[in-house]
Amino acid sequence: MAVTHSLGFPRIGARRELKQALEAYWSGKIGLSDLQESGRRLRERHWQLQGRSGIDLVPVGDFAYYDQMLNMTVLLGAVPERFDFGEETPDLDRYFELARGGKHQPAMEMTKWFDTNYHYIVPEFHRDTTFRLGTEWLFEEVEEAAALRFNPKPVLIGPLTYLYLGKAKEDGFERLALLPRLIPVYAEILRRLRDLGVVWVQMDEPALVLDLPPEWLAGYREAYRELAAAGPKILLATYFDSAAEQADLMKDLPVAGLHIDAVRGPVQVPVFLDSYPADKVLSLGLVDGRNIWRTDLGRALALAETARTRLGERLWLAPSCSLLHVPADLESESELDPEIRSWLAFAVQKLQELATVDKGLRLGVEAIRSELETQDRVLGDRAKSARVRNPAVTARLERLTEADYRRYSPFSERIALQRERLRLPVFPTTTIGSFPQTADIRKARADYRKGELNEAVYRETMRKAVREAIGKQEALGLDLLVHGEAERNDMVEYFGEQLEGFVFTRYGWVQSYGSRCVKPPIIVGDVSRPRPMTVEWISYAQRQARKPVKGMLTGPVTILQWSFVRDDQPRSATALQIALAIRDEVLDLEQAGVAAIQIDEPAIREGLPLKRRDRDDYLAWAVKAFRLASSGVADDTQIHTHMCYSEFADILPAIADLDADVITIETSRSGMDLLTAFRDFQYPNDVGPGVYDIHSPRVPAKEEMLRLLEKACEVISPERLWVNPDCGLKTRAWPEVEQAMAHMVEAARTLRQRWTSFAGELNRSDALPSPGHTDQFDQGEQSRNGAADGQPGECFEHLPSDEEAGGGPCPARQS
Ligand SMILES: CN1c2c(nc(N)[nH]c2=O)NC[C@@H]1CNc1ccc(C(=O)N[C@@H](CCC(=O)N[C@@H](CCC(=O)N[C@@H](CCC(=O)O)C(=O)O)C(=O)O)C(=O)O)cc1
Ligand SMILES: N[C@@H](CCS)C(=O)O
Ligand SMILES: [Zn+2]
Repeated sequence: MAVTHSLGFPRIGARRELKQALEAYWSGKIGLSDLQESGRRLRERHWQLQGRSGIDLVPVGDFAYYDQMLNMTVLLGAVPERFDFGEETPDLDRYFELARGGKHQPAMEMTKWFDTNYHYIVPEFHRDTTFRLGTEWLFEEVEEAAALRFNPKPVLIGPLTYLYLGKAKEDGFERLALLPRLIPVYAEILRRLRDLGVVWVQMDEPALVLDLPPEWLAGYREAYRELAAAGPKILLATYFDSAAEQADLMKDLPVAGLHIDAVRGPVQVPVFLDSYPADKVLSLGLVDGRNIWRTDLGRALALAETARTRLGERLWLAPSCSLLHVPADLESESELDPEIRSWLAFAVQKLQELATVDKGLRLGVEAIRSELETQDRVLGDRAKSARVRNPAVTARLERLTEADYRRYSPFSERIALQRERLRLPVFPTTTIGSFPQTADIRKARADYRKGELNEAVYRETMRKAVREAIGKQEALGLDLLVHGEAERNDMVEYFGEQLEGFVFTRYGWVQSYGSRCVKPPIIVGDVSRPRPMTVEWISYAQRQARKPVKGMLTGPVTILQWSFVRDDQPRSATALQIALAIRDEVLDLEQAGVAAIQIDEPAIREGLPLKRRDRDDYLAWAVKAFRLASSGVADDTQIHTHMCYSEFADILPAIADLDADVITIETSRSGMDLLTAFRDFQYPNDVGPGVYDIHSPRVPAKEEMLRLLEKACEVISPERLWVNPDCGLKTRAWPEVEQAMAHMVEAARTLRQRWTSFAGELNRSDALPSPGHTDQFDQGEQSRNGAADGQPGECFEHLPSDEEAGGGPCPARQS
């Protein structure tokens, strides 16, 4: 009999109970003990669900009030000193301060967990960082599970992955140097777990699927030699890709077992099975923890049988990775079309599938005959379903030519025409798209969905939100406006609901970060756009505004990445189909007179394959998809893109290849670090580095934003610099947003004044806007049109031109 286990379960709750509890606690509506009771109940329910699905070993430590990496940071006593907590182990309030920022300190950085849409809190390391046993939470949860008579398997992020995913906060030091200080604390944790009677500990080391440098690989030997001696048996888990390159190393480590992902890395299975050490179990991740399609049980059973002939009782069965990345339970989806529902499996169903494979292994294939027959019928139906193929989409893709992927003229020509049309001041201010999703807006959407609000009232509520957003932006003095995205539940789901080829769920929530969740739509068939999706809202917003309003779309790669994607054709093919649909929308927006259109691609980096060898291919089709979506417009239509939540330095050439006229990009949390890469790469087009960390309720002062902009000016030519927040403002409240935007506009104005007086000192009136123009849009303060026409004059002779590398000195500070 194979041991079945789960690497982790969705912690947010099938009805997002943890989200409700967290937000109630943060807003003072419930107390700490209520929050802790919600956490306890969720853990118990999740262990029960897993146990009832037939799982032998349940994970403990996969629960977190915010993030599992942050849990490791507080468990390892590695709280950044800047929070000034002293020697005290952080309580939950302090834990939240690390995640969300405090009165005096910005939050710790957050970034994508490998190629998923989950965000972890990035550990901060200094040369003198020390570690010590911190919070007791893990040990308490182990006792909790044991008291409920579950067989607990604590889950820890392993030391190498923990260090690798952290960030060195000072130059000239390598975080691997901290390993000798880290290992003893891990050993102490393991000893504590042993003392609690724990037999197996899962050490997640997904960093092993990356292209790790040799010194990091050597670190595994050093760490696990010591940890193996500390007590419980270690199951070292890799996932998200193949670890075949490290098979020899992993087999050689003194751990009691390995877990590998047989879904994302099927090629590694024979590599691991070959000469597999007799003293280790091998856990095969047979059920896809990253997607929602039913498992091909026949195939999974065949693979398990092959493995069992080699391993016997040493074969374990599991999902490919933690089930954090899929929704909890398909049972809730009573509104989903039954045909499509029959194709799917969420977390609970996936564990049941695993139990079925285990039963087939134990009792023989006949014992699961009826499950296999149902399975074959469902897979056959799906392959033949009319919902899957649309010949018109295929035909349209076949007709595309090279010209469909290219703008008409180069950026230097386009930008001059766009500046002429938009008449924005130098250092133009803009926002990323969304404004606060107020309780009223959310309630109207919920009531409309439930049929309790008629369409006319619903639309008027949304129009009112648009009018208010425009009014506030004009009052604040922002330059390029947005409609605020009030009508959108989510930047991907909203489009998924309107595109053919997609279906969406009612409760298919997946945690994105902290209390925030997303409901990824499911791509079941060929994608097309039956009708315009956003034109009416943007046109309405433009009619309310004296300044230009940006069209706001989500790009094809992000829609792909943040949806559950069909597994019956390459991702690249689906991306191009989505791109065509977005292109249709872009052209309709242009036709409606929209002068600037933003196509968000925050997920382009996240989609980058984990192995370097796969990256060029991905980037080639991802760039192609964006260009297909964006290239049909005239030269004077300005295409913006926006990126956030990831480290973009390593894909800058591809970002430049997108050929967007303007990119707004998250940079404030990392203090503008990213911009050095923009300078070194000589990024050619306009850039808006974020100056406001929108993840924190903290409102940065004008001076703070100004300092960031000054830093940006050192690396980006001022005439190519935009001023904007890091990302959309939907998660914030209006009072914070208005204050922060006021500070941002003031910061931009200060820069403009310096710029003006700088130009004035040099007596160059042509740096100022030509008076009395009668453009479609009101002209804001000092127009970019004179000074920033791509022909740098002597007035800013020490400022680099668009053609020169990087940026230049900021207009000098005035004392
Ligand atoms: C930019 N980000 C996004 C990512 N992925 C996406 N798919 N979308 C993104 O925007 N990845 C990277 C980042 C992650 N950032 C965020 C930021 C914010 C959220 C967020 O706020 N999520 C919401 C849920 C959004 C949503 O779908 N809302 C719907 C449904 C609301 C709802 O719960 N309705 C209740 C009733 C509510 C009521 O008031 O009565 C119900 O239906 O029962 C909507 O607004 O219509 C969240 O709350 O977590 C996510 C990722
Ligand atoms: N336009 C979106 C981008 C988020 S990445 C927003 O503003 O929320
Ligand atoms: Zn963003």
